[in-house]
Amino acid sequence: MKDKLIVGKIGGNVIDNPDLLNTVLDYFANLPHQKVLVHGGGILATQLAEVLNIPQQMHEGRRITSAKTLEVAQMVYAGKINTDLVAKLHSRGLVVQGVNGADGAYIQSEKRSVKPIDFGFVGDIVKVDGERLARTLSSGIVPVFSAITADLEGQLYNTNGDTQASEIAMALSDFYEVELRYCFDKPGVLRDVLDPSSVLKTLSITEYTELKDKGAIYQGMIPKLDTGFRALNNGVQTVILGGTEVFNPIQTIHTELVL
Ligand SMILES: Nc1ncnc2c1ncn2[C@@H]1O[C@H](COP(=O)(O)OP(=O)(O)O)[C@@H](O)[C@H]1O
Ligand SMILES: CC(=O)N[C@@H](CCC(=O)OP(=O)(O)O)C(=O)O
Repeated sequence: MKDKLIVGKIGGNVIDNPDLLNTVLDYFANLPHQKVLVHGGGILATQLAEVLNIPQQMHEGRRITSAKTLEVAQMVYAGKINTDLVAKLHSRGLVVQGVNGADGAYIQSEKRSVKPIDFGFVGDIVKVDGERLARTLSSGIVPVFSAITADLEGQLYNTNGDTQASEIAMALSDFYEVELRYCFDKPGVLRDVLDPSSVLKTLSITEYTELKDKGAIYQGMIPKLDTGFRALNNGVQTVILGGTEVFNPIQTIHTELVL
């Protein structure tokens, strides 16, 4: 039987809230399984871009990334946020390795095709070296991946954190029983975003499509669900979405994706 592995994803809404972040990292550090953390941090990147007067544009939860915006992404994700998270998890007793761009040769990406929309320096993941990553995990290291990846020519790309978490989870499912857990600022996928008590316990692809068409699921939730269902269809055992509770060993409220 394969060992269980948790691939956790945290984004800007958690990273930007110190209390929420501390709770999440306490739970994550105490999970009694091997684990990988993937992070975004879009809110901070938008704030820095504003200060630097670099206009920002999102499309369905993904950032259109000019050369200048790529520099901002690099500074914020691979610089500030990754080093902060590595230090915070290290202080909680984990042996952590920050992974950015081409580090460790774990991930290879390529420029996203310009059709139907040119996203600029946004990378799509071509390959995750699951075997290499599994070797690192077996030595007790917890990798922490930022949203920056690279191609074989040395070009860096901004890569959506939800996409990255899902591709890593799929690559590791050959070696582990993988649970993919997306942690954000709401207790789960909500039937009504304004009503925190409307968490959907489960969500199928048909229900997702209906809610998206009605406008009840939008923006940053779209990449989470697209990549979550992709993972579930490609070897990942469990995909759950929610607030701090997704890393609480006694999980209560969250949404689980079902086929
Ligand atoms: N049906 C929904 N249920 C919950 N959140 C939703 C829903 N539709 C859209 N959202 C939005 O998705 C956001 C989470 O996605 P995102 O902002 O990308 O999070 P993060 O960057 O922290 O990972 C929520 O804060 C909420 O505004
Ligand atoms: C291409 C793309 O959209 N990249 C994301 C990467 C960061 C991210 O995923 O941040 P959150 O997890 O906080 O949303 C962005 O720049 O916003």
